Amino acid sequence: MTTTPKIGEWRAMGRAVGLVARTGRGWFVATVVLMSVSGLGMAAALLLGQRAVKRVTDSQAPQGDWLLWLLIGGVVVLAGVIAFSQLAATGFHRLLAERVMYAWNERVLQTAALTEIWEFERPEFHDRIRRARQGGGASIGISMAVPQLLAGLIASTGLLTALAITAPVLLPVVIASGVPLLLAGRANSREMYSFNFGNTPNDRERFALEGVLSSRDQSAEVRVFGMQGFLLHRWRELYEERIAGLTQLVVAFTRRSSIAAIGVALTLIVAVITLGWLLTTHRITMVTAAAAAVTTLMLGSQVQRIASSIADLRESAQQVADVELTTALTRQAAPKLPPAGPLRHLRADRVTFRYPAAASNALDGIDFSIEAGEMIAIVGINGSGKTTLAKLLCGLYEPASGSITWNGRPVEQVDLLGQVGAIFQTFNRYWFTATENIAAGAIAAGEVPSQSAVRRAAMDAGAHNLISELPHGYDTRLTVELDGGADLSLGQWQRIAIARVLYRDPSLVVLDEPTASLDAHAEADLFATLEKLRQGRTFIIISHRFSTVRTADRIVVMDAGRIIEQGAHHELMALDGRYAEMYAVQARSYQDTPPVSRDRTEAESRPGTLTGP
Ligand SMILES: Nc1ncnc2c1ncn2[C@@H]1O[C@H](COP(=O)(O)OP(=O)(O)OP(=O)(O)O)[C@@H](O)[C@H]1O
Repeated sequence: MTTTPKIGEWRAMGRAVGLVARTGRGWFVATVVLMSVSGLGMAAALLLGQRAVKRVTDSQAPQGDWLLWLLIGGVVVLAGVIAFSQLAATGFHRLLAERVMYAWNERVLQTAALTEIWEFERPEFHDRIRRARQGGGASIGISMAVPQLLAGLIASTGLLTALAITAPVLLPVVIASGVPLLLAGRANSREMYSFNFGNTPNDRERFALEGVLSSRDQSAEVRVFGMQGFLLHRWRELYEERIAGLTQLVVAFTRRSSIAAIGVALTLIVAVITLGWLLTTHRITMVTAAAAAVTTLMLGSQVQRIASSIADLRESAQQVADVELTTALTRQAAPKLPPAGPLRHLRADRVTFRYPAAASNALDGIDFSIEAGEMIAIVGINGSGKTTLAKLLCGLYEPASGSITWNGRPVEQVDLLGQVGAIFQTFNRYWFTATENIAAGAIAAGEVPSQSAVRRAAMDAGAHNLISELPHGYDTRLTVELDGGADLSLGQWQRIAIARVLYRDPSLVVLDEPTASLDAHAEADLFATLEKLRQGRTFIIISHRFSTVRTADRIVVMDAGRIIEQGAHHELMALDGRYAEMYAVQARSYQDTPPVSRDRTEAESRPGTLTGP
């Protein structure tokens, strides 16, 4: 489990600058140069303009003054350069922003991909990832703020130099005008960040609703239950809540910014009074006073630009820091482990486990062992802990107490990749071709899929015929949301998922409800295949179908996170305990006569019951 420490504002801003500079070095430098050229060009044009006006007023015959024409020419060239650099900077900035967004999203997705699966059980993790993803928008702000800040600083240096030449006494006044803006910007950005931070659960719920409303998979149920209006209403409520919070924030920002603006106005009044005093005491000429006034105004706008860039940067920098720290923690949490090697025996010793959000243990004192080559079935009513146990045996979660060992070594200390093949109830349906869906693990490991092995896995899983009938056979993309693609029924998808496990050829195969969506023929064929594949392989099968379960070497019966019975089918039937009772309930449902009312009442009174075959 990880917690995200906070880092200081200035360090966070440093990281944000580093991110932008690293991401698109060439574009970054070009944008800063162009922005600076435009800022410095303005300062230079001002100085040249002031000199030109002075020569016109001082000269007897200005039309013959070649230096005057040179100065005017310089101003015209500078005007062209300024216009070009502003236009080019806009285009370059667009590319820079896209690159920063790309790098940011890549970082966020890498973080999500490397995070321990345990973190996915915690709302805090989802809040953090949501904020990080929202930060993709902030990355555009950063990519704008950083060059603007640097260009603002460079341009201000030029303008300050110009002012130092024309009216140095105004320098402290102009610099002071930035202070109220900086203070207001700092407070505003802090409040904005904490608003976004606190609003993350609202945002997540809103995005989840957007997903439901726009998803193909969910569109049928939404319509059958007439949920559209209600879901939209809930979405609007959440959005209104956000906007109400934002409105309060903006009112506070406006109040604060007004006070800061009064501060800026006061410093400008001081500047005007100072200029008037310089003029009336003949310390400067009218022309110099005019140039100084324009320089002061331009400097004022540069100072505002710097202050708002710092505020933008500060607001998004904390998100950069959040992501960077999370990434760093994730990397630390994934050391290279030695390969586990093919399974010889798997043991669970007094294992307890509790989900972070749960009030009680999902597993409680599990003692259990499997030898290579065994076929184990796990049964039990809904919520009894079957999937959780399977996930722990696959090394996905660590026990809270007790241990799980693979060939005598704790599972968390060995690399099980390639040794475990599992499909869970919510197996993945990738928008890949049928071949890629089956050979997904091998492709991910950088291997070129073997067509013959893909076909063999598909045949063993009963998927070959259905794939052959697709428009492009094994090369068909398995989604109708892409042109030329095709979709499959749930049972057909389940066969593809089983083929994915078989292609992997692992030493431990975990199938969580593998036949839930299979028809009777497919189920019988699958089990005949599994029998054939047993050589050197260990199977753990979770199922509610007793027709599936009874052929297993050993059946483990779970109830409320505990193993209450285990043995072969005939042993458990002879025991006449929970297994025998559940078996009888299901066997009765196959008969023509409906179950007796006592059983129905019993079944209905339980929180969860075995589903029908
Ligand atoms: N992510 C979770 N957070 C909190 N509690 C959970 C979570 N997942 C499962 N549980 C709880 O843990 C217990 C065991 O769940 P598990 O999914 O292992 O049951 P199961 O026997 O596989 O059920 P089913 O037959 O419905 O698939 C249940 O009480 C369930 O509510």
